[in-house]
Amino acid sequence: MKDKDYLKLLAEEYPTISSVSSEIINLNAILNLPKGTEHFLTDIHGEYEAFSYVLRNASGVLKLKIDDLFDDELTNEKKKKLATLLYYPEEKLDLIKKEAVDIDSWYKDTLIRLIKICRVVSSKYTRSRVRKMLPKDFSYIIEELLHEEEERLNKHDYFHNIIHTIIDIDRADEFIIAISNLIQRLAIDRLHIIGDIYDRGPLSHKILDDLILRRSFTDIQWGNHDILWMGAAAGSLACITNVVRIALRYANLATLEEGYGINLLPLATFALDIYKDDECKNFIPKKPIENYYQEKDLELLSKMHKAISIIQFKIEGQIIKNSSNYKMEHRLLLDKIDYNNFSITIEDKNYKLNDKNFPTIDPNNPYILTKQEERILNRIKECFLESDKLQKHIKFLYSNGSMYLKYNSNLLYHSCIPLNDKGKFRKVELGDEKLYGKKLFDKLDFLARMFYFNNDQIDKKLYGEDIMWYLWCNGDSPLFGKDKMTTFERYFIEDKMTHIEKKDPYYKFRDNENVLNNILEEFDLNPYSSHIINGHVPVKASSGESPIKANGKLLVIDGGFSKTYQSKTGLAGYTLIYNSYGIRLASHEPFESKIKAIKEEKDILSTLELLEKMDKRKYIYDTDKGKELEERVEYLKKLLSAYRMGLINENVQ
Ligand SMILES: O=P(O)(O)OC[C@H]1O[C@](O)(COP(=O)(O)O)[C@@H](O)[C@@H]1O
Ligand SMILES: [Mn+2]
Repeated sequence: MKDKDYLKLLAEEYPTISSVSSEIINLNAILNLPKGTEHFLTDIHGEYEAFSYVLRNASGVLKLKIDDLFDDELTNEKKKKLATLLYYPEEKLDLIKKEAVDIDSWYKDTLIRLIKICRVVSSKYTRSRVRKMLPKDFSYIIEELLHEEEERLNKHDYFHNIIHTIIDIDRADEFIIAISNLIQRLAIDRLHIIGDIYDRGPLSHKILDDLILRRSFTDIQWGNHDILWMGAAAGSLACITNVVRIALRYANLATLEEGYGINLLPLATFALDIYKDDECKNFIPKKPIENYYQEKDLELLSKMHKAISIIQFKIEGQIIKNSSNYKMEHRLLLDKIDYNNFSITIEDKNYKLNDKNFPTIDPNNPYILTKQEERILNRIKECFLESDKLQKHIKFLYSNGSMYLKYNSNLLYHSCIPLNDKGKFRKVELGDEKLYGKKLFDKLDFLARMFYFNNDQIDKKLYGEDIMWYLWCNGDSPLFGKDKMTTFERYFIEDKMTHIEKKDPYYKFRDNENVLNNILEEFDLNPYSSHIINGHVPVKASSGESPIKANGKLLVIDGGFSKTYQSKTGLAGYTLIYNSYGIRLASHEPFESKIKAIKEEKDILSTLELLEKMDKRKYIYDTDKGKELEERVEYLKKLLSAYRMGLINENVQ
């Protein structure tokens, strides 16, 4: 667009000299505010309570603010109580009120303290931005209280009067809840989720609900598990069978059944019938939540688990056969089974199977679904397609998510960039192209979007049957980052050598600064000031592994929100926090329960470590957003002089 055309468009928004001038002043003020605080989380895997706790306490940052503000005034115990109130205002209020002696004076002290915290966390925002975030019921009052220092001459009475009235007219509880939520919101300026919201844990759908509430400041870099659900929501049978299998493997049906209303009854009836006398012992769910399921339930889940796994292997086999470009023929295993003596030959080696009961497999046609299997699968597929809530969540993953993100000079992606064994970019065949690095990511991002929004336009000859399933488990997928997914072997072969999934060479080179510099340059980022941030592979902190690679150039922040991984990591997740002073890493201890957090005021934060200190404090003008604003200011200045010179006329009404 020509400059003049653009100025004319701008003139519609700012029709007068005075409106342009105020916007220039406003933007310049914003540019000179300190950079907002970014929080990075990854691999949440359905652990809603832990995730929610981390957001509520802003990864431990709010506790630090309380310490700074009230160190001289409050004992440790009182500071903890205040912190818990701030994180869980509704629940904690109930408890405090039961034991309070002089509730009015407690209200008064607490209101004043919360206002003080709110002042600190809102100081990085313009008044107008804070105003937009204020809870409707109390917007005027909070604004007054934030900007009227109680100590200031003449204002003392005014300030205390407002506080008294809030208590007097019985609005203190609502006020505490409103201001606590506001503080939580203001403490996080930008939330980055580096993938794997779904699977394993119980409440992925609630995480999505929470993220949607925060949609204006949240972005997501898709993880392999998110892609799997996105594929399932688009109707991919391979993705659907994997999703259902993983849910059964972890005895976790809440997301499917309660979250999305997906009915598994047909699968249950089928499995009970087919595996009536089969214990399905390789399919007993992993670590079921204690006392949640009865013995009989688990027996049923094991049968369903086996039934869906066999269906999955059949469907995957069909895709592999129809998509020679995926080069996954080595994953065709059902036809390598000797159904007479129950052994299998993989890469010239023969292994005994630990299972002899495959009633639904026709040895001559092992990849064909039985009529019943086909019927069940189609019914489950309909449920996926028709679940409004699931579709809403997946659309959000598309609108706020991507394969990777460049943000304030950092490069964020879930797993890896495919490399060869020399540490150079590996060229991946995709359609009729050979792509690597950024172009590979961009193309896969495009194909993932087409799969959901425009599937019939994808050329299946070029891109294979199912690009989402490819992204989930192909050896060239940057989201998976391993040579193969040995699901079949893990269920049916005891020899652990067959379970090995070899990691992409990327993982060997991620400590090598030169290799990382190349990656950053490939994505047009300055290698000297940028970082790469990944999740996907749990950092084994308890065995001494550090999340900091290559002198801090790469940060891997999968600290194991997922309960089943906590024995490996010894932790329960990391958050990376990037504010105007530097980059810090928060390590969280296992989150036991919401009740404990509220009643016993148990804080899961274990450490907050400074990884990098900025040479000088960062301001908005140092950020990507700042660059955009500066450009806008330039145009506004041009518009201002065009008005003054009469090149464009003001529209004064
Ligand atoms: O621990 P489980 O349930 O067997 O899952 C193991 C499977 O999950 C994967 O690790 C993928 O999931 P992640 O992205 O969470 O690592 C596969 O590589 C592996 O086959
Ligand atoms: Mn992952």
